[in-house]
Amino acid sequence: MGKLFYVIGKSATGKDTIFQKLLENESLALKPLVLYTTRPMRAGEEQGVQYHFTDEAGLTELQNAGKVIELRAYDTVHGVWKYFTADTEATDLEKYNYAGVGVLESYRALRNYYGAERVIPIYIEVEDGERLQRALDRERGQQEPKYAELCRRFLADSEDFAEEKIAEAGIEKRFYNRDLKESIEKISAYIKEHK
Ligand SMILES: Nc1ncnc2c1ncn2[C@@H]1O[C@H](COP(=O)(O)OP(=O)(O)OP(=O)(O)O)[C@@H](O)[C@H]1O
Repeated sequence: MGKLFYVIGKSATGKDTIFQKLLENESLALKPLVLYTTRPMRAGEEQGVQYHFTDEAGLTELQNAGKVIELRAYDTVHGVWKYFTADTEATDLEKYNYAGVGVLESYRALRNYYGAERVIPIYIEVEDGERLQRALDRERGQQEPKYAELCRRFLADSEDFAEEKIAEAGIEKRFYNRDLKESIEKISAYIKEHK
């Protein structure tokens, strides 16, 4: 029986960086949990790599089959784009171990669907001041920095990851992402123990 190691945490805690490093670590043999999206494929993207690209009809079909585990909809300037996790043959938890990345809500949905023994949360933390600095540094490096969005997310994090919500979700173990290399080592050891 495989497990899903699901990396969660507030914005700019290093989730994506950690997720990529875990996938690169061959000794962990983790497959990526690839989300589905209804947004159009961008240049350079590949079907099934960044996302499983689908459309509203594809989503409806999966919903009718009871295969959509969690879904988030974003009202963008191009219309509503949906991102969701679905239980399809692309994810074979019977055979393989997976790594995924997401938010507290999506973790709860996955845990309710697959069961707590199969979905292991990897909760990442960084002190708020340091986290804001990292978010700012990352944004400054973008062609069109979106500082207002950065602030909105930073403030929303306090609510989305309120201590009572973390406790409610049953998250006990936390990883503090100070030194990246050290964090990866600790998380990798934890995954090996829980595989
Ligand atoms: N231990 C670390 N020390 C310093 N910088 C780090 C560390 N870990 C990650 N970073 C940097 O912090 C920034 C945020 O990391 P990353 O994008 O992986 O976070 P995230 O949690 O996926 O963010 P978001 O949810 O906002 O997309 C990146 O620029 C990354 O290079």
